[in-house]
Amino acid sequence: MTGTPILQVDGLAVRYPSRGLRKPPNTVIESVSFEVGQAETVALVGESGSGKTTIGKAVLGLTPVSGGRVLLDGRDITRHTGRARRALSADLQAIFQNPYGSLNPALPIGRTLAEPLLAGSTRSRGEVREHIADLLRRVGLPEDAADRYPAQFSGGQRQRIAIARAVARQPKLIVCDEPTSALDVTTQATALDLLSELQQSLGCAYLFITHDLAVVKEFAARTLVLQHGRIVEEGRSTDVCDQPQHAYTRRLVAAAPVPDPVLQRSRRHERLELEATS
Ligand SMILES: Nc1ncnc2c1ncn2[C@@H]1O[C@H](COP(=O)(O)OP(=O)(O)OP(=O)(O)O)[C@@H](O)[C@H]1O
Repeated sequence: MTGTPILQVDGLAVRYPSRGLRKPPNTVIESVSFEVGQAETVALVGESGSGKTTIGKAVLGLTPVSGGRVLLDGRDITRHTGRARRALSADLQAIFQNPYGSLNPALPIGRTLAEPLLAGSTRSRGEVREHIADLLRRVGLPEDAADRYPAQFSGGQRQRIAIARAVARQPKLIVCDEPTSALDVTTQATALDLLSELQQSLGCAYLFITHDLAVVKEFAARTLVLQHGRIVEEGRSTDVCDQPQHAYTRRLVAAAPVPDPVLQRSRRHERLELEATS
């Protein structure tokens, strides 16, 4: 990794209140430290309940942090709330699993995409319209998609819209929480290709939360393995997936489904093969 990491998580701890008055808070994340480099993809994997989403939420300021620090591009954003948090939206974005839930059903797509572009900007409406047309082109949707509503799109198309919204202001980091889990395998491969292409053209980094080790190997340079809120293994994704060191990772790898041929044939995979042979 060269230069200042775009994300530094240092000794992060998150505790949720327990049910019952006398019970101490439930520690869900304990002493988690890691970095994500500029334009790097780092995957966060672990069993259900291991704390992946909680880490993503802590980075995004969606859950209070009990200890440790979160630095974005060298700036301590751990306690940023309200206006200070909103001001980060140009640099820090998110893509979630359910694209339908994350898009306002009452707004045409053009309005949804205009919101981040108009926030704190001096752009004219015409410039914003042109930018939206460009975004829709980039994610492979027709220009007239701007006038349609979320319900008029398929799940894969809706995730493209969510991706377009996330990249609208060219953020430096996008937290992707299971962004392709709700999609069928062909649509999943296309969405991953799109994320890879956007990373190459825009230079954004991804913190990629997933339970799917097949995706990790295809998509992320490095992988962090989370067990009960602690990182138990980290390394290059190929090493973690092919030669897991920790017994927990070995269990995860053994339980992973055989990689789907559609995913493996994705354009990203072909590109990686080309890079490896050139
Ligand atoms: N708001 C909350 N209040 C109390 N406990 C919570 C809250 N959110 C999550 N938890 C608990 O924190 C733990 C970690 O949850 P988290 O959603 O981060 O796990 P995960 O690894 O993302 O799981 P999954 O893969 O199923 O989404 C779980 O035990 C969960 O029950």
